Amino acid sequence: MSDILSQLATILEARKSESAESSYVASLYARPDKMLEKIGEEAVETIIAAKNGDREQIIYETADLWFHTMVMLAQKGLSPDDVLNELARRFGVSGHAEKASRTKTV
Ligand SMILES: N=c1c2ncn([C@@H]3O[C@H](COP(=O)(O)OP(=O)(O)OP(=O)(O)O)[C@@H](O)[C@H]3O)c2ncn1[C@@H]1O[C@H](COP(=O)(O)O)[C@@H](O)[C@H]1O
Repeated sequence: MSDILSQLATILEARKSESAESSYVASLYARPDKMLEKIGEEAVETIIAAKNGDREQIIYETADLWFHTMVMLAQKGLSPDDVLNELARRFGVSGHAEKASRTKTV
């Protein structure tokens, strides 16, 4: 898994024992419907950014979208590796996603 995703996943796990008042992530764990709404909201903002063709805005909104989907995965007891392994499986490679990317690099 990328170092950034791995480090963020560790922080998201740690936020499970924080209070909603002290942490944005903990506040989303405390309000699961709000957490899911944020994914929808960020997806729409990503689509609008892509429609507008603004490179910086696309990157910014996609980061928001990835972040909120990672919060949801953590809340469901899943990790980014679970998703990366699914993507790797679609390459026809079992095991870790990084193995798939090496295999595909020609
Ligand atoms: N990567 C992020 C991150 N990306 C986006 N956001 C927050 O996601 C929200 C994005 O929603 P919007 O753009 O709609 O902003 P908003 O209007 O404030 O949101 P709403 O009022 O609609 O809820 C903002 O509040 C951002 O601050 C993030 N908040 C936290 N992180 C990471 O999560 C870690 C833990 O955060 P805390 O739980 O706050 O300690 C941090 O160290 C960061 O690394």
